[in-house]
Amino acid sequence: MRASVQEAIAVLPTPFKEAVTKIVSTPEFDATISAQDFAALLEETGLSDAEARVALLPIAAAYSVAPISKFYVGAIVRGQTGRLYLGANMEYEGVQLNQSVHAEQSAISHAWLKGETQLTDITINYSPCGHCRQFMNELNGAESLEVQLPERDAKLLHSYLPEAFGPSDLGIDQPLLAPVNHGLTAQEDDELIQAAVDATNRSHAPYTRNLSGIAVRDIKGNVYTGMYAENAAFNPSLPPLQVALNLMNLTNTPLADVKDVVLVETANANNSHLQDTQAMLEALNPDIPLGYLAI
Ligand SMILES: O=c1ccn([C@H]2C[C@H](O)[C@@H](CO)O2)c(=O)[nH]1
Ligand SMILES: [Zn+2]
Repeated sequence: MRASVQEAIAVLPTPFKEAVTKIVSTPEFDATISAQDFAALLEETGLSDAEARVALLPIAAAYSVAPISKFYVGAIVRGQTGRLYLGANMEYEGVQLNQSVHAEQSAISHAWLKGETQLTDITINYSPCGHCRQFMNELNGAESLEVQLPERDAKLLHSYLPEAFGPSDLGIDQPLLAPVNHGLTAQEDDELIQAAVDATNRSHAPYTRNLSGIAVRDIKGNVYTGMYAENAAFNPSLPPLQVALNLMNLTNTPLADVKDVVLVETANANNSHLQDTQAMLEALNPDIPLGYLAI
């Protein structure tokens, strides 16, 4: 367990602390909580569903990497399977601020990577910024997504984003998180390239059609993948590298452990992730090799 999570647990009230420790301190803990474990937590503590999610927020925020703002945001989303997924904001020194990942995007992309196709609710320790409200408006089931903040009643996303602009304004009815397989293939044996192609097939790029995925391998040989998540308002879009590095962070793997990376994207699309990916990796460690395949 990382020290920041240990510190967050240490200051939780009892008996919540004991119940949380049982879940979070197991070697298998992967920054998610199953529906079963969460039900047991409610039973043991007598907290309501919303109270328990709010009480868990310091654990999510303990994953934050925010060297610039030192503002630690935590988010917890629940997938339709009932599983809870933690997320936290990530900032990168040495690149533009628009490379940052907000806690809401972290938790949402975490759930997406692990196979959720719709979310029922999101719990956040601060009121979501406009960019995150817009990002959430792109999701499958956005019209029924509930937002829970500390000391507030749950409200639908649309009450935080009235008169919303969204995918339908651009004639797109394909939401983010809905199951998809773009069916792209590459005649390559390499494990990392194939992982990046698989991610590309799950990416969401209805506006640029630049389907894109990434695979990041760490020094122990573990592979983290990321899919590009495009947004109707363009700027809140989440690049594939950020999605993979976020998963790596939630797995407690230091970003200094990145060994090599492969980026796959559509050939001849009207944008490319290559330069931004290179710039981000350069900022992490200029020696990281980046493989590139346009298909
Ligand atoms: O809704 C929000 C607003 C801000 N942040 C993060 C982004 C950045 O890392 C820091 C300061 O804006 O807080 C979030 O994660 N979610
Ligand atoms: Zn935000």
